[in-house]
Amino acid sequence: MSLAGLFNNRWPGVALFDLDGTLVDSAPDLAAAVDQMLEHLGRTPAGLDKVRNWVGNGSAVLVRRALAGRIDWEPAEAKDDALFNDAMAIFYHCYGQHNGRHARVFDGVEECLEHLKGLGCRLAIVTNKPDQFVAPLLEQTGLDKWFELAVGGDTLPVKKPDPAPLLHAMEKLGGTPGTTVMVGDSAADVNAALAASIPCVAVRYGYNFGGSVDSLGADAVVDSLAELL
Ligand SMILES: O=C(O)COP(=O)(O)O
Ligand SMILES: [Mg+2]
Repeated sequence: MSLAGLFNNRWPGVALFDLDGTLVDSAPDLAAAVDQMLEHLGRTPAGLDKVRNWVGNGSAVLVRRALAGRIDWEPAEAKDDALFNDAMAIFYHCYGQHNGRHARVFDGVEECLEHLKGLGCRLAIVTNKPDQFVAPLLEQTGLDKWFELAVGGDTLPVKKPDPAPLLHAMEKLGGTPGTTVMVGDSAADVNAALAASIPCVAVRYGYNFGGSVDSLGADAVVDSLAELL
């Protein structure tokens, strides 16, 4: 499906983009920070392949997964608040140093953003990444020039898969569900879009817990954002 189809040919529209795993391959920097945090706590580093699959539900969940050593940490394991608080503080400190260092923009992203801008679209980021890391990463990768708004993981009291961050960005940019599209890489993105009644494109190359995005219920699934042009 083309973007024009998703927008019902009603231009200009609003396009909302997830950040990690959709626009930017940030997993190497996140993994470096997670591993430094684990080593600091006397734990074994997790490595890039594991950490990549733990990204997408915000930093607190990433740190919980890292402390548990697996994706499906049990709420019962979330009792040790002192350890968790230490781990969060160390992770924030380390990620602040690594953020943007090895991150690279995925192929097809710049072409897609340029095309949408040319059509008069208004563009926003809607990410679960903590607010303080969003602007530095956008600047570092040169993506900041395309976006007039960024909603981060703590802009609102709730994160994706709650629909509120998408609706907030959509309303700020004057969109309606019929003239807005969400583009993301994970179940959190697709479920937020479904709950907001906003059409959704999912990318296959991102961080969807190692699973397939084809069965999440997105309106279109692509291997590159260039496919949408
Ligand atoms: O920090 C995260 O969990 C990643 O955020 P995003 O995939 O929503 O951009
Ligand atoms: Mg993502």
